[in-house]
Amino acid sequence: MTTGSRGLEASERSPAKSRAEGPESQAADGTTAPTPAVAVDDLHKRFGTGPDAVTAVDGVSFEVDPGSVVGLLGPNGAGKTTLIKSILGMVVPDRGAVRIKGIDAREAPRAAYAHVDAMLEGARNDYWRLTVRENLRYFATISGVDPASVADRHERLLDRLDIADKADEPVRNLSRGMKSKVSLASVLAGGAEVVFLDEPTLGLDVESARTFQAEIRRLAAETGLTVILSSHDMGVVETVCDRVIVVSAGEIVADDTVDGLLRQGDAHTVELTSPAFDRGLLATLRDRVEVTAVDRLDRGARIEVTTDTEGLYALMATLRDQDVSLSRVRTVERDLSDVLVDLTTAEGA
Ligand SMILES: Nc1ncnc2c1ncn2[C@@H]1O[C@H](COP(=O)(O)OP(=O)(O)OP(=O)(O)O)[C@@H](O)[C@H]1O
Repeated sequence: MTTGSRGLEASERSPAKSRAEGPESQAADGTTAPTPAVAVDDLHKRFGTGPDAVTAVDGVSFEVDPGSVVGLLGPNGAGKTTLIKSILGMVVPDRGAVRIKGIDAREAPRAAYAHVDAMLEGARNDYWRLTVRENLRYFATISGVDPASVADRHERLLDRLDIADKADEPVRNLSRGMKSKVSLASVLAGGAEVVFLDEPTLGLDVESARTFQAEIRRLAAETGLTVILSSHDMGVVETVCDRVIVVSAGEIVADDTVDGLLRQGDAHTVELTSPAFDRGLLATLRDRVEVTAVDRLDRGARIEVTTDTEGLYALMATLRDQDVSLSRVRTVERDLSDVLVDLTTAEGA
C-alpha cells in the first residue's frame, strides 16, 4: 500500500545533499547529531474497552538514524503492525508523539509523511490490470514526481529486482513472488526517504529474498534510505538490519544490534551424548535443566539442554556424581530466533 504523498523535492534531491542540508540537533556534548529520520515518543494504542480491551502498543519510544535499517521483531500479536500503523497515522494512537525528519506528524501530517512510503501486511499496493512499468509510473506520479524524470531509476529498480523482462506484463499475470517484488519496486518508485516494510519477503523464494536484502542494503548505503521493517524471517533480519527492536506485548524488550542481541543473556545450549542416558537419568536431569531435545540411540541418547552458566555447572556436577561418562559434548550456537524466544517468553514479557 502507499502511504501519504511523496514529495518531488525529497525524491529528486541527491541523498548526500539532502543529508548535508538536513536539520541537525545539538547533542549534550556540543556536537551536532543528524535529526532522526523517525522519532517515536511514548506511543500508546489500546483497542476496545472494558475487560476485552487489548493494549497493542504500550509506551513505545525509539529513534531511527537516517540511512539505517531497523528490524521490528516480536511474536504474533506483539504489536508490530499496530506500532507501524500508529507511526504512519493509519491508526490514531491514544497518546504519544511521532516525528518524521523532525516534523511532528500530528501537527503537520502532509509535510511529515511527504518523505514516507510503506508496504504493509504483504498488501499489494499495485494495480493488477496495469503493467509493472505502468505501476511504477503511477506511484511516481502520485508522489508528485514526473515519471519521465525518474524513468532511469525505474529501469534500474526493475533490473535489480530481476523483473525487467516482465516490465510490460499486467501485474495480475505474475507469480506471487514477482508481485511482491513489484510491490517493493512501487514503494521505492517515488523516491521516499523513509520506508516501512511489513513482512516484505513473504512469498519470495530464497533467491528473490536475497535480491531484496541486497537491494535494501544498497539503497541504505548509497542513497541514505531509512528502512523500518518487520519480519518473522530471522535470516532477513540478520542480513539487512543494523539494529533490531524486539517487541513483546506492546513493549520494547530489547533494542540492540544483531551481534549485541546474540551476545546478550546468560543462556547456553549444549548437546551431550552418553550411553548412560536412560529414562531414569533423563528424569533427574529434567528436574535440574531444560532438556530441549532427546535423540535416543542404540545405547543411551543424545540430548540438548539449555541453561545458564550456574545451571551448566550444576548439571556437570550431577553427571559427575552419578559417574556418567559423556562420549560427546558440543556447544550449540544460539541464533536470533533462540534469543527472540528467550526475550519474549521471559517472565513478565
Ligand atoms: N483493529 C483492531 N481491533 C482490535 N484489536 C486489534 C486490532 N488490531 C490489532 N489488534 C490486537 O492488537 C494486538 C497487536 O496486534 P498486531 O497486529 O499489531 O501484532 P503483530 O505483532 O503485528 O502480529 P503478527 O506478527 O501476528 O502480524 C493483538 O492482540 C491484536 O489482536
